[in-house]
Amino acid sequence: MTSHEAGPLDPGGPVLLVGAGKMGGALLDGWLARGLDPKTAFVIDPALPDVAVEKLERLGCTVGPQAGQLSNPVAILVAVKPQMAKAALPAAAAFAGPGTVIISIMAGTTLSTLGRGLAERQAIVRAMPNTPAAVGRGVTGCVAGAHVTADQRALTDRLLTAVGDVVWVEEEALIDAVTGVSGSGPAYVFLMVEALARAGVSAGLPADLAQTLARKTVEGSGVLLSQSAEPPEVLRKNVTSPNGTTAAALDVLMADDGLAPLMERAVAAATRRAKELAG
Ligand SMILES: NC(=O)C1=CN([C@@H]2O[C@H](COP(=O)(O)OP(=O)(O)OC[C@H]3O[C@@H](n4cnc5c(N)ncnc54)[C@H](O)[C@@H]3O)[C@@H](O)[C@H]2O)C=CC1
Ligand SMILES: O=C(O)[C@@H]1CCC=N1
Repeated sequence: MTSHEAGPLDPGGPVLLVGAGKMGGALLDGWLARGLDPKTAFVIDPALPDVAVEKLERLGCTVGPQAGQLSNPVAILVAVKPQMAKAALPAAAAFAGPGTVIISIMAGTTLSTLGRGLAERQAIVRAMPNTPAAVGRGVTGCVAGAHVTADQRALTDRLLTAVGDVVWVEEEALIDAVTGVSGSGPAYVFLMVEALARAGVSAGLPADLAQTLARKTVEGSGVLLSQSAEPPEVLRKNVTSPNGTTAAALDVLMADDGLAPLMERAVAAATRRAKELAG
């Protein structure tokens, strides 16, 4: 796993983002926060609200570049919905040069599908980040296509470690499982906060207090997990007094029909859906 380097982010040339929604926008924010020169940041997103366009332009980024304004970007990051890939890839192809690495974060969309809309020997990386990238705490799984050079792999690493940690896999099919675990994973955690709060209300707490307790518990546990050298199993056992309250709850959560089989089914469903999105 690689984590970010010290010093401002310098990809060594212009970078084009195609699709600046939730995930693309989080990556761009992360790059700018890590010191990317806004003059080297270009964005294509026909549906970006005026206020977002104005904000980016005020910072010095170029939104909707014309043909003469951008040539040979070092990287193009494609962050549109998989269903929009056909509509968005021609713009990426039009701006890509022989030295450009195309980084796609579209769930399910395979290297082979991506390759169909691009030059024959175009370097392509398939990546799967997650929304904690918005606060610099994302984790991204990547696989490199056949034409990616070592320098392009290092550049991809630099762009993605700007918003968190990066892991590389050698087998493309594993990216679907990465999607099921960490790409979609933040939603599972947020759902747990919602469910914990609701359970608190059922146990008699006022709704806003239950919400605060559930939220702070997950926030604090995340920070503890990130700062502790202990595995989650030990951190769990640290909470669990013999025959105490946690043990009573864990008897439910760790039963044969508890959290583990539920999570297994959830991750399998997400992984399966990623494969379906491949078309
Ligand atoms: N939201 C998440 O947690 C994650 C999303 N992804 C992937 O990121 C991609 C984007 O997802 P979100 O950011 O959630 O969606 P989103 O809907 O927030 O963003 C997509 C953006 O693409 C723009 N767009 C649509 N057509 C376009 C075109 N032809 N050219 C340029 N831009 C165009 C839209 O205006 C929108 O701003 C998806 O493929 C998804 O699989 C990957 C990891 C995590
Ligand atoms: O739900 C989705 O399809 C995307 C991919 C991972 C997170 N969001």
